[in-house]
Amino acid sequence: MVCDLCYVFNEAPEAPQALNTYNSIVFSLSCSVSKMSLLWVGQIQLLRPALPRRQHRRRRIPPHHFAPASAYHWPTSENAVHTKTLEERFVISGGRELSGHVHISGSKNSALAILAGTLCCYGTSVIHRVPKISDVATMLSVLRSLGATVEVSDRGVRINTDGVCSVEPCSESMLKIRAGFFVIGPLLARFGEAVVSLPGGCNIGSRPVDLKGRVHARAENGRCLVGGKFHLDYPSVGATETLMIAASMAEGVTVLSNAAQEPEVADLAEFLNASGAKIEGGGTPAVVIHGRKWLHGPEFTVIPDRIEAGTYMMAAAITHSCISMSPIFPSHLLSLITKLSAAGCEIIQKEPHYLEVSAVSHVRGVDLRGVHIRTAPFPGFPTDLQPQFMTLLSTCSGPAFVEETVFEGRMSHVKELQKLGAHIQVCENSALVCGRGHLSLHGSRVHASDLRGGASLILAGLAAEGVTVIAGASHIDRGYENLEQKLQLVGANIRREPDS
Ligand SMILES: CC(=O)N[C@H]1[C@@H](OP(=O)(O)OP(=O)(O)OC[C@H]2O[C@@H](n3ccc(=O)[nH]c3=O)[C@H](O)[C@@H]2O)O[C@H](CO)[C@@H](O)[C@@H]1O
Ligand SMILES: C=C(OP(=O)(O)O)C(=O)O
Repeated sequence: MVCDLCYVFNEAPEAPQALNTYNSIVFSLSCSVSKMSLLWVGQIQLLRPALPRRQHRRRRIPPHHFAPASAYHWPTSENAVHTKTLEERFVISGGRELSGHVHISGSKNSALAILAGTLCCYGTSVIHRVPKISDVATMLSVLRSLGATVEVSDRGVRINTDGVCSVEPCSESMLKIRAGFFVIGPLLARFGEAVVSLPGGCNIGSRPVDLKGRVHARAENGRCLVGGKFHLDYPSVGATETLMIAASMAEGVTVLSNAAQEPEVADLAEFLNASGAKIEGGGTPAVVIHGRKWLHGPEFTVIPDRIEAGTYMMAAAITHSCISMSPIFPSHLLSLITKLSAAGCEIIQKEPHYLEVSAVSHVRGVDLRGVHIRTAPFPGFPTDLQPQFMTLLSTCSGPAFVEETVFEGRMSHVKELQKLGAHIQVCENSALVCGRGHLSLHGSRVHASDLRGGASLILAGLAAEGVTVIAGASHIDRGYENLEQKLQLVGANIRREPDS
C-alpha cells in the first residue's frame, strides 16, 4: 500500500520509528511503544504548525465509482440509537442466586469495524444485530459527520455512504471511542485522504496511537492505495482490521502475515466479502486480499458478543447460580470455558448456539477453585475478560495468578475490588488473587474507570453481601446493552440512578 501520512501534532513529537520493511516501509504511529506498528505505510512528513482545518476539508474527491450525493432523510432522534448523557451509577443489592436466560447482543468490536467498513460500500448496507450501546451511537455520529445517512430501526441499521464527501470526521466523537480510527482505511481507499483525530477508548495501556493531535493521511500523489505485503510484528486487532478494509479497495493484492485471529476480524472479513470483496483467510494469521474497484452495501448480521456472553457466564459462576444464554458461539469462548470448567463450573452446550453455565452444586459451602489465567491474543484468554475473571477468582478458594500480557495498564479495577474486600496484590502486569470463598465480598461505593473494569465491579456487586454502588455507568454503557434489564430478568437486584 502506498500512501503519505502527514501527522499534525499539537506538540512536537519524537520521530516516528521505522519498524519493518517489506514492499513498503512500515512506520509506527507510536512515539513510545516499540512492540509493533499500526502499520501505516509510506513516507511520513511532520507538518508544523498544524494546517488550518478547513484546508483539509472537502478536498478533491477523485473520479470515483460512487454515485453522486443525493437527498436523504437524516434519522430523527426517535430512531437514533439511544444515548445517555447524564452521569449515572448502578446500585446492586448482592448475594442473591440468579436463574434464567440472557439474550446476548451483537458484538461491539465486530459491529464497530463493520460500521466503518460501510464507508467502502456503494448503496445501502443493512446491518443486523448491532448492539444498542454508546460506542455504536458514537460510531454512527462519526459516519453522519462524514455525510453518511443512518437509519436505526428494529429492522437493522441502514447506512448509505454514497453522499460522503468529507474526509474529516467529527473529532469530538472520534475522541470517545477506539474504533473511530478504523475510518482512516476506507477514507484513504475511497478519497485518497483522511484527517482523523487520534482515538479514545479504554485507558488500559499506552495503546500506541494514543497521542494528542490528528493524523493526516494521504495516498501518494492522490492516487489509489496499492496493495503490498505486510508482516505484523504483533497481531494487533485494530491494525489487521484497518489494513483489511483499506486493502479491499486497494489496487492489486495485499498479503498480511501474523494477522490477528479474533472472531471479530473474521466477521469483518465476512462482511467485506458479502460486500463483494475477495478476502481469503480472514481470522487466520495469513490473509490475502484481492482489491476491488468498488464494494456494494450488503445485508449482514453481526456475530454475538463473546465478551458480553463471557461476562454473564461469570455472573452465573460468581453467584453460584445457573444461567443459560443464546445466541453464543462456544468456539469463540473456548479459553474461558476451559478455565471455568477447571474452576468447577458445569458448562453444557444444549444447542449449537445455546449454553448453560451452572455453579449451583457449589452452593453449600463448597467453593469454586482458583485457576491461573494469562491473557493473550485469540485463541488465548481474552484481555477483555480479565478484570471479570479476577473478580471471580477473589471469590474462589485459594491463590491464583492473573497475568495480563496484552495491555500494560489493565489493573485499575484492583483498587476498587479491594474496597469490596478482595485480597489482590499487583506486581507490574501480574496479580496474585487470594480467593477467600463465596460471599467473601461486601458492598461498598466504587468507581468504574473503564469498560471491563466496570463490568468486574458489577460482578463483584452481584456476589457481595449488602449494597454496592458503582459510579461511572457511562464506561459500562460503552459495551453492554441493557445491562441492568438483562440482570433483573435473571433475578438480580440492580438499578440505575443519576449520580448526584
Ligand atoms: C475496538 C476494538 O476492537 N477493541 C479491541 C481491540 O483493541 P485494539 O485494536 O486497540 O488492540 P490491539 O490488538 O491493537 O492491541 C493489542 C496490543 O498491541 C499493542 N499495539 C497495538 C498497535 C500498535 O501499533 N502497536 C502496539 O504495540 C497495544 O498497545 C496492545 O498492547 O483489540 C483488543 C485486544 O484484543 C481488545 O482488548 C479491544 O477490545
Ligand atoms: C478495550 C475495549 O474496548 P476499546 O478498544 O473500544 O477501548 C474493550 O472492549 O474491552
